[in-house]
Amino acid sequence: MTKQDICIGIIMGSQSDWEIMNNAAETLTALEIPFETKIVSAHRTPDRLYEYAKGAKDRGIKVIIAGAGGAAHLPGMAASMTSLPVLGVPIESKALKGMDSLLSIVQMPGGVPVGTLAIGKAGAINAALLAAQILALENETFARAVSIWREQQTLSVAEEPSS
Ligand SMILES: Nc1c(C(=O)O)ncn1[C@@H]1O[C@H](COP(=O)(O)O)[C@@H](O)[C@H]1O
Repeated sequence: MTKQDICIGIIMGSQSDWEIMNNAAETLTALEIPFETKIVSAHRTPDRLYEYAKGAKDRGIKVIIAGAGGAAHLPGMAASMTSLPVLGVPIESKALKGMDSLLSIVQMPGGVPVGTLAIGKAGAINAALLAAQILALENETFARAVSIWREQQTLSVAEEPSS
């Protein structure tokens, strides 16, 4: 994968988010859509976030997936500094089970949207699929990959429960 090929940026507030955000990475790998992963925190590495969000579009990134937990300001702050679509994944927190993360990400003020997914693993997978679907609007290879993924999902669902 060359640097120019990378079109999705997966960022997360901490190494501890990787266990969940890895599901977004695995989904994009399955779809053969090039991506990059970075630890970027609005709180702990504000300069890194500024550089990342300001430079992402020029580097060819088309969608940013941002996972964060607790006071999850990362997706919103990233969205405030770029016109790229930002998809937020609330990471389940210990104290409040991710409700804090969800509300921090979903309750953006009007004018700075963040597309907010479900808490945890399903949210990370869906963020990757949604990012793929956005790219698929203008990329037939990705459109085919998404369509095959859906077909395989359908085929994997048994008609009857096994005992
Ligand atoms: N929400 C944020 C931000 C941010 O929004 O900038 N930076 C780190 N964090 C979150 O803090 C949680 C605990 O992090 P640690 O496990 O490193 O203590 C993580 O879920 C991370 O996303």
